[in-house]
Amino acid sequence: MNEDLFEDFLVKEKQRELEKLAMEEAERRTQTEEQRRSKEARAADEAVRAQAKAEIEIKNKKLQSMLSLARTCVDNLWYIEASTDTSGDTIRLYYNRNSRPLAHSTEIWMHGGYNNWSDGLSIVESFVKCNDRDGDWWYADVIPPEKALVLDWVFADGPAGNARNYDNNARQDFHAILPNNNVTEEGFWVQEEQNIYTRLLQERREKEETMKRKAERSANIKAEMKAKTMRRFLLSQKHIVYTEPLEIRAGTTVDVLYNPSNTVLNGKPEVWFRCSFNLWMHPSGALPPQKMVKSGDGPLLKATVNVPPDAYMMDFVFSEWEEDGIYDNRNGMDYHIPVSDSIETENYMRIIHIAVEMAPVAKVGGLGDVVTSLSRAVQDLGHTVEVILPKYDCLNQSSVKDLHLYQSFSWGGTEIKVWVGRVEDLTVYFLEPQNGMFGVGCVYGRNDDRRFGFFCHSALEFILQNEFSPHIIHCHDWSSAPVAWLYKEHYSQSRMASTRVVFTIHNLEFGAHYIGKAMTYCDKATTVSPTYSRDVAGHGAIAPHREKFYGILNGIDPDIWDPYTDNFIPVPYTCENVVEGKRAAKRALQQKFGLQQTDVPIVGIITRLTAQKGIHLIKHAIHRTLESNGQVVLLGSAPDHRIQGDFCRLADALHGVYHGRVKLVLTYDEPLSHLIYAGSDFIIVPSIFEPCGLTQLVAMRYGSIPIVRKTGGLYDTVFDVDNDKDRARSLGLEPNGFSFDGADSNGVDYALNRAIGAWFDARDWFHSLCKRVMEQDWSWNRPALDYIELYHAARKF
Ligand SMILES: Nc1ncnc2c1ncn2[C@@H]1O[C@H](COP(=O)(O)OP(=O)(O)O[C@H]2O[C@H](CO)[C@@H](O)[C@H](O)[C@H]2O)[C@@H](O)[C@H]1O
Repeated sequence: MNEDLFEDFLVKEKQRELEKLAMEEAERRTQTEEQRRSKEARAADEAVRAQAKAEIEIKNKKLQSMLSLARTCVDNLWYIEASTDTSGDTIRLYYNRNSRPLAHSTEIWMHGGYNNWSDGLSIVESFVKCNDRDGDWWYADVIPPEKALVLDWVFADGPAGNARNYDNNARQDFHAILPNNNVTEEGFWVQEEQNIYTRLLQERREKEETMKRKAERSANIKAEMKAKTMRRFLLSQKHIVYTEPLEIRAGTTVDVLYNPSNTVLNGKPEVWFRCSFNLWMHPSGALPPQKMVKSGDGPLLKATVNVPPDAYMMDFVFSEWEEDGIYDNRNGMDYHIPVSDSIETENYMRIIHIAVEMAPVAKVGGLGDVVTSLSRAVQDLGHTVEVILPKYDCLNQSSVKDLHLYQSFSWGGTEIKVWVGRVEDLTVYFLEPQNGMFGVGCVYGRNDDRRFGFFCHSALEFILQNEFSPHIIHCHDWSSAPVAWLYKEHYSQSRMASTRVVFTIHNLEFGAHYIGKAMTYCDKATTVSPTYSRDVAGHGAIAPHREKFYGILNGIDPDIWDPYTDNFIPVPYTCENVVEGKRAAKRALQQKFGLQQTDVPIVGIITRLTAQKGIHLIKHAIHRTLESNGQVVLLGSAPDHRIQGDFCRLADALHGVYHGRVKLVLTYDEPLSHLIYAGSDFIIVPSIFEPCGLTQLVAMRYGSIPIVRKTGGLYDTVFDVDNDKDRARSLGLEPNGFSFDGADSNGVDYALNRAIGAWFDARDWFHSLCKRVMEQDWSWNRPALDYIELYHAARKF
């Protein structure tokens, strides 16, 4: 075996080993999942039994008190004897109506039930006069149900629904202990409990069935959306490159059509096409460069490619000459188009996020959402994704499944306990240094540089000691920025030498020094929208590293934010019943906060109250909405106690002046945020700067219309209905909201007045807009593929 072949052999061996590990891990996970499910089923069964017992206890108590009132007869008023006319269980009930309220009625009827009316009115009989006795005696034959211990009844002058006068024993009703009943009291209760258990079990099954159907429907909607998004993406590149047919299948031939006039190759006499498959890793290597030929009269050039049956991705770049020259390689990322029906699956990667926030266990803001949702999206594409997080004492442990001690190691002068659990279906390792560093009651705010520096280093040490050898370590913002340089300084020559570090900037406002340092050491860096990446490209921390810096839009998790399966809103809805669903949510929101239930728009605001979010514009928007007859619900909390105090005073003043029309809730409340997203007509986000912004995306998922300031990711995701039609269409979208420039009240007024005006004057159009925004895909469907490409690109170094 020559050296190259041996190298190749080693790489393949390693790959096989990793795949084996992945399979073992998957197997282990399936088993754990099975165990979890059967444990859950057992627990649910026990809960149903306990509920049945509790119901029986209540019933028993009531019946016991009834039994103490029940008699076998009352002298000269009523008595029971076994029926002589009929066989078996029939009894005959006698009634002397003399001096009773029905003394003068023409008919006598019994309206009865049993066991303290447990089945309601279930026995109705008409009485016959006894002609052979003193007094005014009447009788009827009654067949009490088998499980009856007590017979309950009143007398009336007609059948049920047709009686006017009653003898109800002075409102006590009549209660008879039944003679010769063939059930013992104990047997009766055992049977009753079993009946209740069966009913509850049935109810639970039906509920599960409904949930399953809902989940299936939701999955179908998501799959359709995903396919639509992919098509839209392919079409959106059409002005540069597209294929015929548009969707590529393995084992077929496609034409690649390229328009150099929109790229760096504009005006070049020749264009060469270089192609391979499976992220340039296909066993047959890259195809020989192919000179593109003219297609039609326009600027389009064409190359024809045979796609092998084991291709799952087609990769290509364009160049000026056969060898070298200028390249159009999509800014270093190359062009990639997924191929369907391949007999091969994509190479799996292992990715570990090291982060200090993660929704919903330790979420402070959007970073926490992204760590969870990006990880889930990449995991859904078949990769292994894990997260390492500090084990804060303030961790929301109810959202962690199967939390247990994983191991313990000594490092940095202390023992570090490592816990493992599942959060939103992701494996998460929680590091708990025994020096109490993360037992201070908060995520941020206590000597954070030192704590998080220590955390980053110990996370790397944990990965090394366990030989996890991830392909990618992904770190976030200043708080886990140290991972980038600690890795390069201490671990790049270790057993994890092949790992690459990807760093994401969620907000350059904090810790720019750390961010700059991480930019130097990481292999690839991203920020959370293309526009923000351009906004900050000149910043000192970023400018020197622009060649490895990309803007990839955030997505939201369509399962976590789903009005069709959301437990915090009253009526589940999709884009098909958006009007009805939102109406119910709006009513619930108004009820919750004592807002008037009038036909007016609600503007919602959900935000951290910091300068970034445009505090003066938020205040102005509240006033402007109220002046325009709208209602406002704000959910926000300020890390700065002066701002918090300021808003508390504002809340007091507004709740007084605009009573029943405005509510400011100045806390962090995740469940409430769901109801506000669903119940509002508009969500306003007037940020001064916004790297991406998630609230406008969640708003759209719930059919609420975003009103935003045109900055960063807000600009990339919200397209003004009046001003951005072309910009939206160039991306294959329809306009979806209202936006404004400038950072003063005029800007807010410009957008808000149009929005509220449309709500009052063009309701049908407004409703169609709600439906339209719900149909747009702001999930990770597209951005997750960009991250995977980026991970692969990082590994190419
Ligand atoms: N009082 C409250 N109660 C309940 N929930 C609340 C809340 N206040 C805010 N939230 C929730 O927190 C999240 C905030 O998302 P943003 O995108 O506004 O993030 P943030 O500015 O924190 O993060 C940074 O990181 C994210 C992620 O990259 C970027 O999108 C963003 O531009 C950048 O500033 C949303 O899920 C929102 O619903």
